[in-house]
This record gives sequence, structure tokens and C-alpha cells, in this order.
Amino acid sequence: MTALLEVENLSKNFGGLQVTSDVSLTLRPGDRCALIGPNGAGKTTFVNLVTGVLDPTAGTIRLEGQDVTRLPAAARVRRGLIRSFQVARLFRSMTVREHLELAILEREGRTFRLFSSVRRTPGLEREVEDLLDLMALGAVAETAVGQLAYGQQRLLEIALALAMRPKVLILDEPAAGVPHSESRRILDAIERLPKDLAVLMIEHDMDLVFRFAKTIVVLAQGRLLCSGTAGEITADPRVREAYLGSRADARRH
Ligand SMILES: Nc1ncnc2c1ncn2[C@@H]1O[C@H](COP(=O)(O)OP(=O)(O)OP(=O)(O)O)[C@@H](O)[C@H]1O
Repeated sequence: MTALLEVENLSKNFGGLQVTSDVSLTLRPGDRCALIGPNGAGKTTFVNLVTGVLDPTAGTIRLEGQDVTRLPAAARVRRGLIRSFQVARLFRSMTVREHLELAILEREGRTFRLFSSVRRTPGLEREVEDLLDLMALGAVAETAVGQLAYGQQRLLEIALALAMRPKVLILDEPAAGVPHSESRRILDAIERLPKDLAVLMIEHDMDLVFRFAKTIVVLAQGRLLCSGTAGEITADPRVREAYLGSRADARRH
């Protein structure tokens, strides 16, 4: 099957500090991959390199076989590489429905006259309803985003990412700030994502990681330590050592 995302030997230096070292990763349609690693392992830097927020020092990034290593972030978005939105970017007084309408119009390049565009864009209402259903947000469609519970905000972030029609979806801590008891709802929604989408999740909540991921990739000190199924990862002494080592470091500092 053709790879959607191919990352080859990616490296990044900040001055003399190598934060990403020779990391490779491939995602195919339908993949459910989690990227884990102790604090400071380089997960955020890796995502920033892949999405085009940072330029790599070395390595190649391909989307559907095309080299995008030097393309700006917006061009990668247009090719279907989408990262879940950060809640800080949402307008607190706008409703959930209005956010979804705006995201779809933005994708279509039709935000110039927002309200007349909403009426004139065929299929927009249907698409909004589908996204509300998929993310179980129907009951709060007319609620201002500032009034949403954390879990609902996280679901809206995923819905907004989906409105961009991703081929590769990067979920950056989708359950951040959500009480553990509610993270199940986020996972349920993630399990309903289109089957052909490739999903890469960065997440600290291991219950969520183990339930979601078919493959887990472990980073430590900027390097790919190992990758495999949940069973393989938990049995790997190097993983335990990386996590315990980082805790011992944290205690020392
Ligand atoms: N702009 C920068 N300049 C210098 N060093 C940086 C920069 N950005 C990140 N780093 C360093 O790179 C390392 C990796 O950071 P990164 O945020 O990618 O890790 P992470 O795995 O996402 O951590 P966390 O799980 O805590 O979010 C850290 O040591 C960090 O201090």
C-alpha cells in the first residue's frame, strides 16, 4: 500500500544541541500510531518538523510520495497533513456550529463574506451535521465555545481538523486537561474516525495510547528507541529504562 507520510532520517540541531537524531517513520492509510517518550524526548520538535513549523537540519519528509521537506506549513495542510487545532486559537463567544462553518469555508477559500457564504455553500450544512455526529457534539452545536467542558473542546479541535479533510491527522495530546474518567469519550470519538485516515497521536496517558495504537513509536533523547505493538513496547527493557532514567533526572534537577 502506498505510504501517506514517509519521514526519513530526520534530524534537527538547535545550535550545538541535537534535539532530533535520525528519526524515520512511515504512515499508511488506516494506521493508528502513537508517538511516546519521556518529557523532553523530542516529540513536539518532531511534529513541528513534520508539519513545517521548523526546518530540519537533515532528512526528508514525503507526503504521498512527494517531497515536502522544504514546503511551508500551509502547503502541507493543503496536501492533507493536518494537526489538531489548539484550543487557544478558538473564539470563545462563537458557537461550535459557527466554528465548523468557518473551518469549512476557510478550506474552500470562501471566508470573504462569511454569512452570505454560509448560505451559498452547497453541502455545508450536511457536512457540519456529519462532523457534529461523528464527534458527538450535536447537543452543544449552539453553545459558545467558552462554555464547553474541556472534553468537548478537545472533541471540537478534532472536528475542526477533520473539516480540513486530512489524509494524515496528527493529534497532539487530544486528552490534555481532560479528567481521566472522561478521556474514554475522546477515545470513542477517535475510534470513529474514517478508516482510511492515517492517525499519529502524541499522548502521555498510557491507557489511551494502549487502547488507540496499533503501533507505538518510542522517542528518547531525540532518537527512535524502538517501535512495536503495546505488548512489545512494555516488554522492552530499554523503554522502562528511558522512562525511569528521565524520572531520576527530574529528581536530581
Ligand atoms: N527552540 C529550541 N531551542 C533549543 N532547544 C529546544 C528548542 N525547542 C526544544 N528544545 C529542546 O529540545 C528537547 C526536546 O523538546 P520537545 O519539546 O520536542 O520534547 P517533548 O518530547 O515534546 O517534551 P514534552 O513531553 O515535555 O512536551 C528539550 O530538551 C528542549 O529543551
